[in-house]
Amino acid sequence: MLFKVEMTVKIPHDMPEEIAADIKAREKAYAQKLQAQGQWLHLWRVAGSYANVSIFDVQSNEELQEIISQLPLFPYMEISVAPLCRHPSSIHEDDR
Ligand SMILES: O=C(O)C[C@H]1C=CC(=O)O1
Repeated sequence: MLFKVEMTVKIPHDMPEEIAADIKAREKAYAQKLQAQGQWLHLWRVAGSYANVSIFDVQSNEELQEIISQLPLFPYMEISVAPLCRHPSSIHEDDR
């Protein structure tokens, strides 16, 4: 199942830098693990913002909830999720 996920990061300004750096480092490691495993299919920075647009490939809504809620930055992000399906005009035969 494919989902578009948009994440806008809102780390509190008063969070100590060393704590923020640790959270961001753990987030990066987790994001790269999920990419290597195939669940986090695409990760794009929204230019000019501290936000991303991502595509997740998971087996269920529950798996997506489990993945996203375990993101170290989860408490500090505004997140939107939209389900995706094949577009009838797509020229890409391998779209799902
Ligand atoms: O920077 C972000 O977009 C938030 C989050 C997503 C991956 C990561 O390393 O941090």
